[in-house]
Amino acid sequence: MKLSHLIDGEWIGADDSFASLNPSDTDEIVAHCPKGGATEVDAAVTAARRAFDGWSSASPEVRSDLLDRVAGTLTARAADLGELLAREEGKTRAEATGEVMRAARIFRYFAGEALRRHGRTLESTRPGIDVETWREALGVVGLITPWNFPIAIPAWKAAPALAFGNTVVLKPANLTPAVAHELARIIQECGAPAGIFNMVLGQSEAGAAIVAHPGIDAVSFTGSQAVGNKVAQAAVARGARVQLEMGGKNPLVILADADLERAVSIAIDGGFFQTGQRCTASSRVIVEDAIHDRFVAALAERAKALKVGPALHQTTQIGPASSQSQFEQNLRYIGVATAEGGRLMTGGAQLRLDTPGYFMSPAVIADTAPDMRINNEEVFGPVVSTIRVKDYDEALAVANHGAFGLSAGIVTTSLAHARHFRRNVRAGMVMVNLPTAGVDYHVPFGGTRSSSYGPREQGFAAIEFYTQTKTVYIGD
Ligand SMILES: NC(=O)C1=CN([C@@H]2O[C@H](COP(=O)(O)OP(=O)(O)OC[C@H]3O[C@@H](n4cnc5c(N)ncnc54)[C@H](OP(=O)(O)O)[C@@H]3O)[C@@H](O)[C@H]2O)C=CC1
Ligand SMILES: O=C(O)CCC(=O)C(=O)O
Repeated sequence: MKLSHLIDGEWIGADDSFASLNPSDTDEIVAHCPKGGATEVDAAVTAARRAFDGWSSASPEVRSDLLDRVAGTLTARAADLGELLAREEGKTRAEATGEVMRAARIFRYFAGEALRRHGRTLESTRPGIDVETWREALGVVGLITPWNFPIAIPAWKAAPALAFGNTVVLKPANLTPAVAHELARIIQECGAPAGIFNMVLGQSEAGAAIVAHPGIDAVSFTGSQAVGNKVAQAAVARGARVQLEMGGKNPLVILADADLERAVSIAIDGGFFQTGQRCTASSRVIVEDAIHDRFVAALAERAKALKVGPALHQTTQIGPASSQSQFEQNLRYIGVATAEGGRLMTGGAQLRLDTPGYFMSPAVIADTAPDMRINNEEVFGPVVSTIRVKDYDEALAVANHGAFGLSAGIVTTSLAHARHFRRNVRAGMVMVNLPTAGVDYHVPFGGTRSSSYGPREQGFAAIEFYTQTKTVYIGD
């Protein structure tokens, strides 16, 4: 598959290219991708700026209809796009098809949002005057997206951007460009006017060029904390609006009153599904003393039984890491955790299967302490650490430890503890008797502290980032 940039409604290829590989079989090239940079970004921003007036003043019905057609096409193509996504990113076919459907539902949701009235009419404090607030499009928005949700994340940024009248320049992750390319093709084939949705493929230079371009009014970024910090500094320095979604070290608290089987299933789902490559993954499991030994033994047994394999194999439950560097990072953290005194209960080893891929057995590391690196740094792989605590109060204190604050979960049958946790845990999202990962698309998504910056993404919150408020006073 040979990919091109999409700029001003035209597909623009280039000789300078790199390959995206299948992480389940690295002998297979999934796509050849052009390496865009400042020149392509400048052309895309120019096109997006030219298209802005027409798109932002188009009838909301025009915008809604486009998004609705995109939703319909994604739904119709869920199986083949899911297969491509699984080949390129490495998640299982079921996970990948589910992600395409999630992207479809996001477009459908924002097709509705485009039609809704978002402004307000108020009485003025002065007699004879009306006051209104309007929600206006910002202009050209730059979207920089990661590889772990290569269609859902571009969808949850692009759909609200377009719904509210902005024009877009997308830079998808270089590991997973083919899936983003298909999304761009669908948006174009569904009748997007030239220039409203542009995509520049490439590596970090393309992302940096978006952040630096004076024609980009706002940047929405999802990825690592290190890059997110750079993006924020560069965007804020030139007065651009910025939104960051970064990592997590999400705590899952297991109290002694929890049903053991249920608690283990929740930890397995949140910690290992999608190969642990979710910013919401339940990577720190905090276990009350009275259930600790039984829980950790059962978790290790279930983790050991998970079937690791190529993404498209029928029986695979856990696919490969998405890249060599992610794979090496996973293995490196096993070494870090055991050197710090963690006890490797299972997994953490490279698996050599029939195809060359980045396969690792899911790891459970017990007897870790809150201050260890394994409990403070995001691994982003199938690696779960456990921490023993004496009671609920200590569990909450440990859950609140560290710099991240994205998602936090508790498994308990105690209503009092669930209610207390919901109120007092320092996280943007709280899950009671659910894994920390796996969220809805119609509600806000985001975290506190080092996990996020700027307004929340998704659902009814997305309007905060993708519009600005104008207040209008009308006298007699
Ligand atoms: N919160 C989340 O959902 C995610 C968190 N991560 C975390 O990040 C770690 C590393 O993953 P990685 O893919 O390297 O994440 P990055 O933060 O490097 O990449 C995220 C996006 O930013 C782009 N980018 C890279 N450098 C720059 C730059 N200087 N300016 C602007 N954009 C840039 C990337 O492009 P390109 O791909 O071309 O380099 C990609 O599109 C993971 O191990 C995990 O811990 C990763 C992905 C998602
Ligand atoms: O848990 C989810 O459903 C979403 C996770 C996510 O957005 C991410 O990992 O980037």
